[in-house]
Amino acid sequence: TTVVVNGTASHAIPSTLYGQMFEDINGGDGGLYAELLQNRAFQQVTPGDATALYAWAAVNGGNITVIADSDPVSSALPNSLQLTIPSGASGSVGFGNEGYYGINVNSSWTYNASFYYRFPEASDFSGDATVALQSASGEVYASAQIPISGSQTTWTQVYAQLTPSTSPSSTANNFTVTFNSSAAGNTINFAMFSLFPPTFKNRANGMRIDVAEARYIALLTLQILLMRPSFFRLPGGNNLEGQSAATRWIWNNTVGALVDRPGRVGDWGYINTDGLGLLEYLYWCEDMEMEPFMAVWAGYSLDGTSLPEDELAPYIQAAIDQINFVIGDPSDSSAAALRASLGREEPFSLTYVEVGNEDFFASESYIYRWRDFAGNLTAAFPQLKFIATAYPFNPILDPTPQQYDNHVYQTPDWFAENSFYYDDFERNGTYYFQGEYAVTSTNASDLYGTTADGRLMYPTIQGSIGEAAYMTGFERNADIVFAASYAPLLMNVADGAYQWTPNLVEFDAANAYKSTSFYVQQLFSLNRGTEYLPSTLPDPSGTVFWSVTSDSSTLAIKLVNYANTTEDVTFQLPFAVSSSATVTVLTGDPTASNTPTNPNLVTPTTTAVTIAQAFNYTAPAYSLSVLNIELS
Ligand SMILES: O=S(=O)(O)O[C@H]1C[C@H](O)[C@@H](O)[C@@H]1CO
Repeated sequence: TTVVVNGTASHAIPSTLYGQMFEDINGGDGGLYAELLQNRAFQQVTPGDATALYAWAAVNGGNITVIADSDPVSSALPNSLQLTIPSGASGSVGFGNEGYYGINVNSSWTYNASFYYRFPEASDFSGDATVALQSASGEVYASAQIPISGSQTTWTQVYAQLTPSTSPSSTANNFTVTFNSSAAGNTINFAMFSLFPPTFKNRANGMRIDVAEARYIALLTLQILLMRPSFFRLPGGNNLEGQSAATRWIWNNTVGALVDRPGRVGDWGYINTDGLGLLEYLYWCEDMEMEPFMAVWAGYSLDGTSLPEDELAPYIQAAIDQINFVIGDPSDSSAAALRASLGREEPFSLTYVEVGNEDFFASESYIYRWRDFAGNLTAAFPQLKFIATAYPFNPILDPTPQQYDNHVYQTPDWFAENSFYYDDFERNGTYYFQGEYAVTSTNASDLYGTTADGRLMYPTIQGSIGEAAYMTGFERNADIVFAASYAPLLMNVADGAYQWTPNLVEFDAANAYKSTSFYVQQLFSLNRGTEYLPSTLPDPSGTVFWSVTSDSSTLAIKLVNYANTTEDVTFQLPFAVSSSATVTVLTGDPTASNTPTNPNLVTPTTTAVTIAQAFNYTAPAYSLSVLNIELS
């Protein structure tokens, strides 16, 4: 193969080209969001139902149940945990929480614990609650005393800090609240527990540093190789939509004091605390230097119902308020004033707003839903760009969308065979966001089945290199492709903790694991350049693909070999280059995956290469090579 590179750029590489898609699937709660206690506020559960106590268990005979409190801690949190300490009890009696499939006890961290309590009946009890971090077998790693008074018949919030004495290797640990025998016979109501480790940039109610660190390290420590996502799509994906209109994501239920957030039954089979809410997302984007690509609910829910046109007005107003919460002026918008009251006077940065999600499932109603949402939102916010989620121009929409969000989940071969997907798109002023894409299966007739039917549990080299082939098409077509993000982003690998595979970053209570696709995303994102240099076109139905971009000082050649044999490539560059270059290669057995048990099976390697204005390079089988060439 010979690649002749043109010295004149054909188009810019948009700054937003590579970013992240996020929603609470497999691990917003218990993942990126740093709260360590699962079911911390008994949101959306049925009191008295055994499942209402999920993640909680009695300790030493504490009698616990979830009640609909006659005097709830807030209207958003009607349920409380009621503890009765049996008379005659001895030892430490109470209850504990198992966390999100474990709790990482780290002696270098200080944990902030809190809960609300009240005595439903006044009592003369005066003593301590002991909060602790302990192993499943009862070894106490940290404990603190919180004074509790039986005269406290109204809700009060109490706090404690926990600093473990050691860092056990196991994450099978519990957070416990116990009382000694002096409390025997007492009944106490509890609400809104919380246990936070240190958070990313120490933001209150913030992100877990290690998962964030996996990306934070991606951003800071390994700058050379790791990802700088330029945008963050939120809050979904399916998790925006609700299984019904009533359970859709409601922005104003996700802001304000945690005790005022009702949570919701998410779209992935578990209850979302909404502790990771709109304001947390916006601070996260700002801290990570990402633009929020924010979605508004657009009248369609996953049960397949679309609201009729004459019922849309309140939801259009809700979308206007949501956008004003982000960018409005506090002096003329109550939503913006709410933002200011929560400590953020200044607007956030926002350019793109997505109207719905995957509305190709409801194209007919999207005709009027898009017309009314995009029509009114464009009038209210002419400076914003609105993204449509039906298939491009099918159906014809008015106002004409300037942006569409395309999604594709396919096989490795499909991605390698479709790297020219955007080459034939009409250049008519429309821009495209590849908002979701991933290899999900090796079985073209069962893309979403079980692993026995070809579904990937983790990305594989074959899949990741297929994705890389497809991504070369994003850069060749970056005159119309303005953004792209692999989906989904995160996966808690504990049994029962995930709903979708594969994912970009896996994690458990103590670690984050980078998949082979994570490395592909990093390598493209960190070497995206600022302009595209045209070159000999690859054979669309071949197995070798490339993309050449440059910034002021460097030429980046991304070379993808999707074959199981090496590929010799001759490059003819348009100008003299210094002879020193580096090549970073991701390659391995096509079925190889990085897994929690073998997290670094396949990682990129960087070596020096000698090159000239014309040079040969041999691409390994199933490989992505990124050549970084200093322009002399
Ligand atoms: O079942 S799917 O529609 O394939 O779900 C996909 C598409 C949806 O936008 C996202 O939430 C999800 C996984 O990333």
